[in-house]
Amino acid sequence: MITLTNVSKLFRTGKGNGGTIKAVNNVNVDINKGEIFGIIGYSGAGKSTLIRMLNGLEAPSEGTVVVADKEISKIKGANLRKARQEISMIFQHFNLLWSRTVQDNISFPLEIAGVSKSERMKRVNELIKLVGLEGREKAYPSQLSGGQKQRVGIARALANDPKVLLCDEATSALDPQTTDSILELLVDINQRLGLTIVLITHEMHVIRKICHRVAVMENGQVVEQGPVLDVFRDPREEMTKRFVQQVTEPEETKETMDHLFERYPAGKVIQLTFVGDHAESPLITKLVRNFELDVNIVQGKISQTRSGSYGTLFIHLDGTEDEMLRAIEFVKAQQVGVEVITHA
Ligand SMILES: Nc1ncnc2c1ncn2[C@@H]1O[C@H](COP(=O)(O)OP(=O)(O)OP(=O)(O)O)[C@@H](O)[C@H]1O
Repeated sequence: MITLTNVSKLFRTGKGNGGTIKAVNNVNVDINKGEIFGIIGYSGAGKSTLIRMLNGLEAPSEGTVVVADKEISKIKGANLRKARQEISMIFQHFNLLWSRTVQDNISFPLEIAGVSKSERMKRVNELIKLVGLEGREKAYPSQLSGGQKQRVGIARALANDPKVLLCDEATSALDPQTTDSILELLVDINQRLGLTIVLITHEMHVIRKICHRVAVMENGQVVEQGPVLDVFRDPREEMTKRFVQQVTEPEETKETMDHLFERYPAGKVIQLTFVGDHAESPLITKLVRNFELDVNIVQGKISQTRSGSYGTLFIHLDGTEDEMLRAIEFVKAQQVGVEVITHA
């Protein structure tokens, strides 16, 4: 549905580096029809620039951008406007028209597309139901909660039956509970309408909860990409590891580890990672039964992704060096990830 080939974007800054900055640097990404694809990165990584190239708001300096069989990076004028009807967008701060009611906000893109009044009313009612805003048709944006405003944004974005929905930090202004309800709505829309969704975010929680695949951006480049569960199981880049830790490790892990190294200077602290069925295997029982070791459970967490569960468990082992190494080999053979944590 979407193919980015060798896409780069340079901006003129008038300062250093020959007066340019490479906001996006040689990105190659393929997004399938019906997929929810997440792009994660910290501020300045190039996410906004990348997503703006998907709907032609920004033209690439190099490379090609193809969305729904159209080369967005080449078409202009009326053809670009037509192509944009198939690529909708929702925003962090909703971008609603404050002087229009909910129903008039949703109706706005239909008016621009020249749809008749009776057709508009019919479509608006369907969309109001789809996003769960029945009863709020006549309210103004200022009378709505953040979650309701985003529902209006979503309904408006869906008005012209787009093939692709772009989400620019769509939940970043919302509290955790409202974030989850909007993410559930996006999954529902994706499943019901078969809509392809591309979202940019700095929160791994969003990726974990709804995305099929993820690309990690750093300094304009995609440094890693793959199915969400694979990236959780085996993050390769430092940047990816930091994002994965956002959801897999309790915040106080480092503090706990420091305390542990002080309290038990002997032995090893080990991080185990379990994916899918292995999350349920009685591994600790086997370790205690089969090895001459003391095993302490330090802390653990299981997270759900769209394609299965993912768990991390920190344990402390104490015994002879040989026995600990044997135990580590045993754990590896059970298809459980093992990392020996060293004192920083
Ligand atoms: N129009 C512009 N002119 C000059 N530089 C720009 C322009 N737009 C973006 N940049 C620069 O390009 C880099 C990438 O910015 P971009 O907004 O794409 O990153 P981001 O990952 O979306 O970050 P954020 O979440 O903070 O928006 C930054 O260094 C930014 O300053």
